[in-house]
Amino acid sequence: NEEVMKLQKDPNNWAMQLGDYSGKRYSTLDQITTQNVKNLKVDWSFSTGVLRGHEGGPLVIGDVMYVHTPFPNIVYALSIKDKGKILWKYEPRQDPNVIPVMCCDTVNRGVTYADGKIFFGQADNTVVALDAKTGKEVWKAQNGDASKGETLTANPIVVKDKLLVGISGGEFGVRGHLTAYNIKDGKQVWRAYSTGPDKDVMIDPQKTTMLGKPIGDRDLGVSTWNGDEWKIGGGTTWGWYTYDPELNLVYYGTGNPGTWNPAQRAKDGKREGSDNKWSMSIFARDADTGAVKWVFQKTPFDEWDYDGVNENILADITVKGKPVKALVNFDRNGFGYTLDRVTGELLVAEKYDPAVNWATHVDMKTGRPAVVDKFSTFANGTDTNSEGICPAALGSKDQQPASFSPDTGMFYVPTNHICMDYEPFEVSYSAGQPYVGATLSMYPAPNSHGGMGNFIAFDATTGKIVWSKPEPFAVWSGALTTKGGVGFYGTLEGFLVAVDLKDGKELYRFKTPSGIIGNINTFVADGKQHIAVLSGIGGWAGIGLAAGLNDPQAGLGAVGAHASLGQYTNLGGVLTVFTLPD
Ligand SMILES: O=C(O)c1cc(C(=O)O)c2c(n1)C(=O)C(=O)c1cc(C(=O)O)[nH]c1-2
Repeated sequence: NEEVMKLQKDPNNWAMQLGDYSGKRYSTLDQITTQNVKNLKVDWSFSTGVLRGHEGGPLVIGDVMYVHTPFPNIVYALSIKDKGKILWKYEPRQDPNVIPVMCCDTVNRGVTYADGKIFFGQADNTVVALDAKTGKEVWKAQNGDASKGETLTANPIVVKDKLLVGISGGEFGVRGHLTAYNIKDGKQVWRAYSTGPDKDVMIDPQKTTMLGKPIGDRDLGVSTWNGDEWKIGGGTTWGWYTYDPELNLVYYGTGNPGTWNPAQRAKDGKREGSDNKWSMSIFARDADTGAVKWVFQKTPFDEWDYDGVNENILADITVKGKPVKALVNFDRNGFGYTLDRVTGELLVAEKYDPAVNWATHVDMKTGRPAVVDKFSTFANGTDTNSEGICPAALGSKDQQPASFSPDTGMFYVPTNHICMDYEPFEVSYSAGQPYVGATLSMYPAPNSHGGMGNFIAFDATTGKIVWSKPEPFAVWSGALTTKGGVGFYGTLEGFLVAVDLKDGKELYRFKTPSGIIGNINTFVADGKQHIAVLSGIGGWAGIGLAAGLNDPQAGLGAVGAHASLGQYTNLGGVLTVFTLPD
């Protein structure tokens, strides 16, 4: 989209949730430096009036800031020069019955701006376009059905004249898809499924490639499943979307394959032939037609709930002496993947979390992880209990987006450091009911720093961790890097933290009113660089506090891991804006 490209080139704005189409979350602003960041002060703050997990962050377009909330998905337009004066407020009316079918808190990853409109997805699957000036509805579209467990938490992306958005509900047997709507009137243009026959997935087995070669075999989205499981096969698309305007390709990942009990997805009781395609995969699609250019499955036949939806950062880097248009993905499964984003060929796949034990390595020829039997939950051709699996289902990283600094050439990744015990069990499908089929317990990774998070610098050209900064809890907030050499992230206790991108040395720490699972961003107001972040504990990591759960195995097993978080923070919903003193 021409206007979006123009807006994202101007660092005074923060025009997209991930900063720009490439998903780098990098800003060329350099007023805030490693020398002066210690002087940061709160300029103003704003209460959103909602008390659950606040993901994503505010957009800044000129002198207006657009702020969203979790369910009920209120959107505010705030005047920046008036330090948050409300220009308009939009509050949708939604049936609260959607809340129990949201797997991982009532989160929303943010609004999208293009062509004078604000777009977002409501929890109840309504996609809305508002007039950015007035907050009046322009159109609405229905993207799914909450009575079947379908919900919407993702941040849509506008490419040219289309709004692209996915769907949530992998824990309810929802069949994932990516859908394109016309931004003028909300009419559906195409819908591409994650599972099923090639025509539904928009694969041409002669043309679509995998690891650089045509797929060849037909309808793998059906034949790699046990019977009809693909129809309730997950592969939901609730993560982030990035776009390369030169290649006209949009990139995103798909989530877990239906039930967490692998035995029900295995054909003839075997792992071989049961890849459950195309769950856990990165798709590169033509942005106009939806046709798949290439696809890469990271975790075939998932046995651990390692949803493959994390952001795909598009960066031009040099791998083994060769400049490549790369796509870098820090997967839930603990491996950092570097691919050629033109062809989908795999260049590097290395662990970015030292705790990872479920696989020894990724076979560079086949792209398949070498699974360690002891940590399989399907070891004997049947559902098998397994203990001490690292990472936990929360992943080495979950939805919290990483950042790439072209100045240092490094990726800065907010990570988790948590392991789990996994007990799969037989579950039957009933529309709108959980289709989980496993009980999980989670705890800090043993034999390490004792905490559950790390903020790391990672070299995606070699697959090596360059430095690592331990944190007591999972780092569930999106990172920001800046030309000033400063990196930012938030913590579950509620700290905004600034570090030196060179060595990870901490330069600043400020406690905001609630835990941070939002993403840090930066913009210019009144000629001065500002930093903004949403606080509001929740998300899967903070589900215990957000939903008031105490049983360690509640919240799909996540409550136990962060049981002591309540000693450090409390529910909230606050935007905090920082700048340097005059
Ligand atoms: O399978 C799905 O459809 C689905 C949806 C979501 C979501 O929409 O938030 C999450 C997950 N899965 C998931 O596996 C997960 O770890 C997760 C974490 C979070 C979060 O916001 O903290 N959401 C989700």
